[in-house]
Amino acid sequence: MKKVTAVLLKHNGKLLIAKRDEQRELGNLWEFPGGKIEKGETAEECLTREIKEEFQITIKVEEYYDESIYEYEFGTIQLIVYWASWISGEINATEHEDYKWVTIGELHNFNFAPADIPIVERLRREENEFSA
Ligand SMILES: Nc1nc2c([nH]c(=O)n2[C@H]2C[C@H](O)[C@@H](COP(=O)(O)OP(=O)(O)OP(=O)(O)O)O2)c(=O)[nH]1
Ligand SMILES: [Mg+2]
Repeated sequence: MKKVTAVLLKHNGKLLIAKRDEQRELGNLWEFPGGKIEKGETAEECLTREIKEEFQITIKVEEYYDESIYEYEFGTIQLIVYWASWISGEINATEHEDYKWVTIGELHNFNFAPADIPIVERLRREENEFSA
């Protein structure tokens, strides 16, 4: 099983989501930015590295949120999700087709990768409970 990290990067009450490149697996689907954990790396180190590579910004990884396991045709992934905040730099999306800052309430307008769906649902559920 492949371990993949993903980030809930909070900034001004919104989260960063990104659209996967058409040419790659799960092309054109939206995701929480991140990537595969490399040998000898912690999840936090992986996230900091991936976000630097893919968006050229420095983040601070905060608390663990949740994880999701999904069996794709190309293999099973364990998606490990953390909260984080933006420390420095300006966003330059080097690998994604597009990116957006959205509120939790807007997440349902985007077509997410299957592994992300339980995460999106939990976020939305908690948001609704909080404002109820
Ligand atoms: N980063 C990320 N990957 C996800 C999410 N949901 C999901 O199913 N995946 C899948 C897509 C890929 O099959 C796998 C790894 O993600 P990735 O393509 O970002 O990996 P990476 O940045 O390390 O890039 P590479 O080494 O493949 O070039 O996890 C998600 O929310 N974020
Ligand atoms: Mg990636």
